[in-house]
Amino acid sequence: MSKPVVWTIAGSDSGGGAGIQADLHTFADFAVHGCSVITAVTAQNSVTTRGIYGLSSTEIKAQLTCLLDDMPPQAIKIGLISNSAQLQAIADFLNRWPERIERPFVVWDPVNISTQRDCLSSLTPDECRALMTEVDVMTPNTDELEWLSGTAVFDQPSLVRASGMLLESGCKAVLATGVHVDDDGGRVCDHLYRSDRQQRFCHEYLSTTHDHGTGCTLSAAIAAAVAHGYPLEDALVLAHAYVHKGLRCAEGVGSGPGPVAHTGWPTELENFPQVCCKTLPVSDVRFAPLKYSPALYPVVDSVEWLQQLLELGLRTLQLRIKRTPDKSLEQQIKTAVALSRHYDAQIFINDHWALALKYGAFGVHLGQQDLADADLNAIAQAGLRLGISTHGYTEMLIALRCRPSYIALGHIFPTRTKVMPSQPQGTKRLRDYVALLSATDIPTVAIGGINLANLDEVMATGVDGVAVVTAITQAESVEDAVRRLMARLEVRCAE
Ligand SMILES: Cc1ncc(COP(=O)(O)OP(=O)(O)O)c(N)n1
Ligand SMILES: Cc1nc(C(=O)O)sc1CCOP(=O)(O)O
Ligand SMILES: [Mg+2]
Repeated sequence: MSKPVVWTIAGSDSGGGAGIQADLHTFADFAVHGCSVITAVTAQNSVTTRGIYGLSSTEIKAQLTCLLDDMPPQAIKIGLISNSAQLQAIADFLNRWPERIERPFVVWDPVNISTQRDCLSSLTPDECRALMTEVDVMTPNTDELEWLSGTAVFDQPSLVRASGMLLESGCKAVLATGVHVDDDGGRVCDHLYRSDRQQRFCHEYLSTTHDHGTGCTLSAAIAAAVAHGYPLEDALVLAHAYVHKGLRCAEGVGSGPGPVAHTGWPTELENFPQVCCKTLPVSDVRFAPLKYSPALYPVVDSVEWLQQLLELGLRTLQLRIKRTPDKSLEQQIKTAVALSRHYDAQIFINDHWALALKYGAFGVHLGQQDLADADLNAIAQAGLRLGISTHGYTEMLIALRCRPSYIALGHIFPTRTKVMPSQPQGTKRLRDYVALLSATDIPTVAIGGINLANLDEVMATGVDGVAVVTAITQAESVEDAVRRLMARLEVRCAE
């Protein structure tokens, strides 16, 4: 498969730490093909900027149209724009994007002042607005946000106000980067604002003087991750992890601030941020571990199914009844708990955590939306296990904060059982997720479209178990399906 194409529209940093140079290093690490549209050549080293030589709008347009004719991008990162004529040329170009070519995702890192404190652009905040309507996410640091919004940023309300002004000017999302406000408890956070959501991605403050090119690298990584098909919040998480490791590994070159390092696709959990959002209750909990490896984990909608599968020897099961609680549902949960004790099985109750708690179930399975409403402390204190659904990096990081008994990773393949709002993840991403979570002792379960035909490919990722609905409930012979799936799992476990 060919690599996604990503353009950077930015300035050249002769010192090699920021601008086009940082972007192309980042694109290489993220396995996308990088194209460059140069806006300005800077004569710059680690200490100072001695000259900025902007290209004309005609020269910029020539680069853009030449690329569009042959190498249309999945995403564009915009960095330094040195004057209003350049900005207008870029805005017009994006505004007239041809209908026959899919519109790319656009990230704009509004560079104004360099790390060496030199002013790189003559743009005014007002002039910037013409481009904001073409942009999917802007990534200003605190100085840039203050400059663009004309508002001092010193606490949460002022941050919300300033970011809100950029949203009102037409960009779809604002990621205020490297923010230090008291409300974040001494950590450094990237704050994401969208019209319907706010999230924070935080890390302990890292002391380094070598941070040249941080903003360029972050925005280029976001563009590259989106070009690979990651949703925006996961692209931000990946970019944050990439920059965090880059800062940890940065070495000085020259006598001023050295460049952030470029260290490959992020794989180490310690570099990933803590994700904070309104739906995650702040809770210092830890859930009891599973008794057995999840292995084959059928998800069924009645106690009759539970009984049948327990008799076939299965010991990890879920009762998933999608309706509001009534007397008969309560009775099913009560019976499920009794079955679980009788067979010494780990039976999870989906959604209905209060009834699971009332009858002392082995465990509860919750989705991300359910987490906001559930009393996690009560569930943990009563000794119930907790499984949490996730669909990508951000949700995994949210789940990790609850220290659950297992993490479900979905949906791997297309599924007919449920309408999914996200895209199937595939086994390559599953492998990355499992590797990332291997730094914890929390088992993983894959779900979504898993059957005998793809089971080997799924288990080759190192995942601990597979949750299945139709592979069992729609099988011609349930007994045969269970036997074959189990046999395949046992072979794999023995390997
Ligand atoms: C093992 C397992 N993984 C994921 C899910 C899905 O849970 P959720 O996201 O809460 O969606 P519903 O199942 O409630 O529709 C699951 N049930 N089990
Ligand atoms: C209930 C459910 N949750 C999913 C998730 O990704 O969170 S996928 C899914 C359905 C799984 O059914 P089947 O094995 O028939 O594809
Ligand atoms: Mg649920």
